[in-house]
Amino acid sequence: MTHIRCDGTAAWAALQKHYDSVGLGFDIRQAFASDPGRFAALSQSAPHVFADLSKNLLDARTEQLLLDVARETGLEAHRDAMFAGRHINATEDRAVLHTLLRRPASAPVGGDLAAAFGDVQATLDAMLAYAEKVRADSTITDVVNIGIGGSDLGPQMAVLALDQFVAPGKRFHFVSNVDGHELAGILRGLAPEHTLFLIASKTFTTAETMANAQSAKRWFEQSGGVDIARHFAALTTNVAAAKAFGIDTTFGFWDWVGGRYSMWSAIGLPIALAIGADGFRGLLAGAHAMDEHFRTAPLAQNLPVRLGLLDVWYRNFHRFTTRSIAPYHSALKRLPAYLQQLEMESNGKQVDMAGQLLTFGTSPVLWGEPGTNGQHAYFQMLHQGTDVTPLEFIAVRDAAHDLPGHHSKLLANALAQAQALMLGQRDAGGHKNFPGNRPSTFFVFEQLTPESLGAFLALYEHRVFTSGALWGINSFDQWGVELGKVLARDIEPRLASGDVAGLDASTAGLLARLRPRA
Ligand SMILES: O=P(O)(O)OC[C@H]1O[C@](O)(CO)[C@@H](O)[C@@H]1O
Repeated sequence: MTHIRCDGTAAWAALQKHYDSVGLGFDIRQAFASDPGRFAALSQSAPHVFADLSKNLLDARTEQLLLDVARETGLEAHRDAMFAGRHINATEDRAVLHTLLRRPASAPVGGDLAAAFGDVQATLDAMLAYAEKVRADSTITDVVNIGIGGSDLGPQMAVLALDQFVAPGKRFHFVSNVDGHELAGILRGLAPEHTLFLIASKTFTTAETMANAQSAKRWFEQSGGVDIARHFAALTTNVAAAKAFGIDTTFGFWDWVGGRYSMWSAIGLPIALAIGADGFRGLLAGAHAMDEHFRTAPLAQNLPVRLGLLDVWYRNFHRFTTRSIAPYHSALKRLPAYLQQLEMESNGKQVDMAGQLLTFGTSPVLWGEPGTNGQHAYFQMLHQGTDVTPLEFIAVRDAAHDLPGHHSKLLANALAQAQALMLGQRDAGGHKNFPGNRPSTFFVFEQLTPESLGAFLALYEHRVFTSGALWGINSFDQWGVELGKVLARDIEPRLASGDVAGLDASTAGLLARLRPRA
């Protein structure tokens, strides 16, 4: 497959010229003053979400040139290759087919993907039937998901986000850290006969998850638990390893589902247990609607593409190094952490598909907290600091509670912050001066539902795909997590033995301080 990197296109050079002449000094306030159609031109609806891009350092010409870059790099062909199941994750020789997990049974696929789609549907049906059975079992009061990274962040984020749809009677716990304080704290409040453990691991080899799973099993047996088959289930591609661990109930998935793209697979079982089979199908349906938008909408009206192009504009021309997420909904508390893995593990790369070192920046640092909390913590820097951080507001029109007055205060704050960042306050002088012209994107959902959450997450996935495709990187591997794992395996026995031979002086000195005292 021929893939041209963004910096090898003719449009890239034109974009640099445009940045030097227009982009660098662009003023959003002037752009609104001179163009009454700006809001309409730079905002759009996509399935379940409305996005306003008009408060960005962006105009029609910039978008045009970015679209030219996208076309020259072959973005559409790359996207189509993903949907068709080509092995676009070349360094692992794998297809990238999380979109197939969201495809409804009513839209079967033929050809090469028919068998995989059949497996997806069969596993989904089995997993949802199991979820309904456990939901109906009132003796199970606590569900503990043991997994890390993609086997934790998506389910944890979604169970919290969809709290208003969670049936009473079950508590959900998420254990990810190898730090025993986390598991021990949760086990303290549990009884084995009322607990279901889900061991979630694509590979079933991840050190943290295996350590937590072993400790959970030991606790279960030592606290009088019987019937592991009923109280443990595994969510994994490695069914043999789950069996060897002693787990019979396994819901599988496939190597073409990346960890950070796996909440749509069996890894989503905690979500199905929390919101039920219909809710889980709603989540998939929302994501599928966004997949179809990404697959079929013309690039100029394709929301994930427009966002991904904006990300390239900001990272490579304005050279912004971070982007902040501000969900104005407390149930979206874990969304920034989820998006961190999605974007930074996907696009935090320094070489292109051919292994050549890049000469431009890739993934920004993603970070954030729910509004209005962030306003009272770090928004000072966003308004008056020396660096510009593009901000993303996420607001939900309808509240799911009936406490009077709260929701309008919340929404007013979101609108006011976006306005203040853009308008600034330039005549106040000194410490009270706000430079303004600080960019933000504003997303609106009508309600926070499984459908709208699914659509929004798929929007982000495809946005990350878009910037990654322009940069010419493989957004679907994660070699950067391996070295630390190898070194930890070498260091762990040294903590017991005290052997520091061959270690650098700093690591040796720290190890000596951290060794358990006799
Ligand atoms: O599901 P697994 O195989 O336990 O992996 C967990 C996580 O670890 C990583 O491989 C990173 O170490 C992630 O990509 C993945 O989501």
